[in-house]
Amino acid sequence: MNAVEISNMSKVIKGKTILSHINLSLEQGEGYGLYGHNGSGKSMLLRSIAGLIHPTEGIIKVFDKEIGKEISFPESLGLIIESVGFWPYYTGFENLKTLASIKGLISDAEIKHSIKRVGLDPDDKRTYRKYSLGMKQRLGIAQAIMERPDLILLDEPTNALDEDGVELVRTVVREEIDRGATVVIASHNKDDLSLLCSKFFKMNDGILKETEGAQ
Ligand SMILES: Nc1ncnc2c1ncn2[C@@H]1O[C@H](COP(=O)(O)OP(=O)(O)OP(=O)(O)O)[C@@H](O)[C@H]1O
Repeated sequence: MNAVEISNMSKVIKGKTILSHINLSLEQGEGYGLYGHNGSGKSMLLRSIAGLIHPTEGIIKVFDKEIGKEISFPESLGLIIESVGFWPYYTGFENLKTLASIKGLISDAEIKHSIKRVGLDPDDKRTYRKYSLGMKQRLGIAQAIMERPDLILLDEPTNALDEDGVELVRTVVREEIDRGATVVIASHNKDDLSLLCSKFFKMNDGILKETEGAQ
């Protein structure tokens, strides 16, 4: 079974074709790189797979279940998309604990372990609003991986990070792929893509093409 199977999927918003006849198969346990110019449709593709927007036509299946029909969104999903909703007056740990309590799959120790994996201190008493941009980004990654999801969608995961942060996140993503997760990374950072991904796709005005590398 593939992790993701997209057939002839298009998205039209106000008469404008944002995604055009996308066909895509993603195998389990692989890293996929998605690149293309600003506004080409990369985030929209990730949002569609996550069930956050619904296609105008076509079908998206995640682990054989159709999004919008059999399920509203993927059952086992880690997601980083701009503007992650964290609570400003909670600490990092309190934020992740609140989110983890929705599913109740993981313990406090596992939440703390995820926070440590991205180089943050789980006992840091500062609230989220006092976090720097890079710390916020790291917490987002900790949240995306904490429940060991089968599918991880990362939109510009190393955007705001310093060199150490980039290294840490690359290590974490590599470990997640090795664990068997399917990871899709949308990025303008060609190194992130070529170091972490085995297959590459270029988005050009809503049209997706597989390419040899991340040119
Ligand atoms: N909520 C929205 N309503 C209408 N159009 C939108 C909306 N969000 C994005 N778009 C349009 O969809 C197209 C694709 O945008 P998208 O954010 O997917 O691009 P991207 O490839 O991720 O760009 P970037 O590299 O800048 O992140 C753009 O033309 C954008 O203007």
